[in-house]
Amino acid sequence: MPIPIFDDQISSDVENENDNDKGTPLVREFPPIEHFRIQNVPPAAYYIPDFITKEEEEYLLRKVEESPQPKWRKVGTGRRLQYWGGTMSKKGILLPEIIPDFLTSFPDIIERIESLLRDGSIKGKEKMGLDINQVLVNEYLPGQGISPHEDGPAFRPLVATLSLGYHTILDIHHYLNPTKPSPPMTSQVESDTESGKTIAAIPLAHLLLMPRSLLILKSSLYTSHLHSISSKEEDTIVHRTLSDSVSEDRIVKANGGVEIANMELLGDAEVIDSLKNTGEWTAKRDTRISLTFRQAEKVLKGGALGALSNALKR
Ligand SMILES: O=C(O)CCC(=O)C(=O)O
Ligand SMILES: [Fe+2]
Repeated sequence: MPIPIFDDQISSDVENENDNDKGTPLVREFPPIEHFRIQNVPPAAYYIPDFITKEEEEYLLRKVEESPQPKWRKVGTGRRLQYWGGTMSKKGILLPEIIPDFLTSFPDIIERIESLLRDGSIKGKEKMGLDINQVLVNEYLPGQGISPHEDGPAFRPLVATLSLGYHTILDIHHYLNPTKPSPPMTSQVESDTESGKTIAAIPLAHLLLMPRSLLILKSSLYTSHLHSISSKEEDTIVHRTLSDSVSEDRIVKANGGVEIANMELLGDAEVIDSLKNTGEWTAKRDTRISLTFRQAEKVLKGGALGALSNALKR
């Protein structure tokens, strides 16, 4: 059911955000996080379809677009990004800033992510809690991507990415370990990273990220793997076993198509039907905005207070 609170009048009236006349936000119940675990990838990744509603998606897209121009930065390849919650010093310390209300209270995306993780913590086991203090916004136009990288040790190895606007495919890569035999799929060498480690030529897994979904990467998938998005204008996915009526020949012809690891969790009727009927699904990319929620481990002391007093002075 749509949340009846995101009309123009309300969203432009930022000062009154805590007033009751906005209606009561819908409390969404999610099954325990284990339900969303992606199988057959290193531990651990979780894919939650429809984590937000269409109305929330439109509202967030508008807020990102309306951000003051200086908030946008451009990286070498032309991709634009924004940081909310502060930027990192050269020494990997967060110089904190206040995170805007459209991510904290209206809608309460941060609390929703934190509570999903909190509720998923298994007693006596590794803590799943996250205290989100930075949100990275990436904008991808068709044909733009991000090359294989690690997000690095400055953050807790538990990050959540919300996709808005259009789909993309995130590739997971692993390093070739010279002391261990490579899996059969890693016979070619792609590139050497700054650390001198070599990345396997073929991604370990492909994850289809649909708009409004949340992807959580954790533990070794964060700390010892890389991720990337290829610079494409169109994606094709294939599935070999979903429908017996589609011949192997036909599927092989779906040029450049990839099999995705989060197929079982997609929950998208259009994609599943297409895979069942034709063995493939192809879609053009359009502008995708991603919001990556994470926790910098080190935060400049007194920084948040400073940021608050600055905000009050404005
Ligand atoms: O857009 C995404 O889904 C991933 C973004 C990312 O990996 C990054 O900015 O470090
Ligand atoms: Fe990343």
